[in-house]
Amino acid sequence: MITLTATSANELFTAVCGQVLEQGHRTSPRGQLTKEILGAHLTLTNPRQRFVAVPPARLLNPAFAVAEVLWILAGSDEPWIFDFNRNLAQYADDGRLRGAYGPRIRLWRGEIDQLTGVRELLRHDPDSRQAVIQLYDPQLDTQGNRDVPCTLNYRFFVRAGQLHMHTTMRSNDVWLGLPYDLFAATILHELMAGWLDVDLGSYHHHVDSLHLYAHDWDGAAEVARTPTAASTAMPPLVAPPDDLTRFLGAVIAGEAPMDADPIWHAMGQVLESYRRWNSGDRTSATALADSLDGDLGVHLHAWYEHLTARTHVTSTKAAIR
Ligand SMILES: O=c1ccn([C@H]2C[C@H](O)[C@@H](COP(=O)(O)O)O2)c(=O)[nH]1
Repeated sequence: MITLTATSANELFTAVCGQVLEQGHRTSPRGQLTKEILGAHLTLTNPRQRFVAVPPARLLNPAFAVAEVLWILAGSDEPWIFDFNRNLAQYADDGRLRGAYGPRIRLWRGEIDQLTGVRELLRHDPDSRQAVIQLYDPQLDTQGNRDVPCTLNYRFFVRAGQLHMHTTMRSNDVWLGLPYDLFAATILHELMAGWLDVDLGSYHHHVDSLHLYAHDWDGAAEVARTPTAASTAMPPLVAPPDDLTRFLGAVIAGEAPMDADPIWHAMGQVLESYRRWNSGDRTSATALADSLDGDLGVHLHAWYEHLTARTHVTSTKAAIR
């Protein structure tokens, strides 16, 4: 059991790396060795300080972080997400991720938009204890699909004018999963706070199996040794209109107007930049990243440098062979 509280995602991630390495027990689900802590309560007191970057040990792809949360909130399970993270395709059955969170959130059993449900419930009874978004569905998730949701559900509480959010995950990979899961959940948290017009409270991340795979132990040790800089806070997210689906469609297409919604606009531009990068237009991808206000552009630039260095190392190794 561990309990950790930090202001920012960077500090939380660094502390978690150290604790799981030190205290984790060896276990090998599917034959893959991990160190695991059973039972973790991680608290982020400023959910806007959501982006993990511990150079050079661990860099995140901000385009994937942004794409994933927009994909989830838009209710999508469409394969365009693979353009932002090719590794995800291995978890797909028939080209689709069966555990995709979006359709479960926005159209549970083809009927219920849980996001709208929570918003309306808390608008009518802010003290409610019933504001739950459920993800794990035994009817779908015991069929032997490759992708079974790791997040069981999200809960929301308005107390003393602040919205607090709790997430429970049955399983969380510290290295690959946790940083992106924190990013996505805290955007959902802030979006709901904006809709309810209350302040952003604490974000609580409860995990049953919090683990590190053996191939990430060295990286995690390097993170744990690196002096931790707090993640900077993203600027406040403008509350989107109630008609979220249409709005997010415009953001994803890069058509959200800058003057109305600078942060959502920037998120659309991050996706656009990464599409240019993938299509080979690296100069214009980098120029667009550099033109963005705020840290997302800085992180995207760092990611492009990381990709370039990785390509260089790979091609040098190939030439030596
Ligand atoms: O949002 C997610 C989705 C998956 N995983 C990780 C946790 C596990 O390492 C692996 C899923 O394997 P099982 O828990 O289903 O065995 O993916 C996460 O960390 N976060």
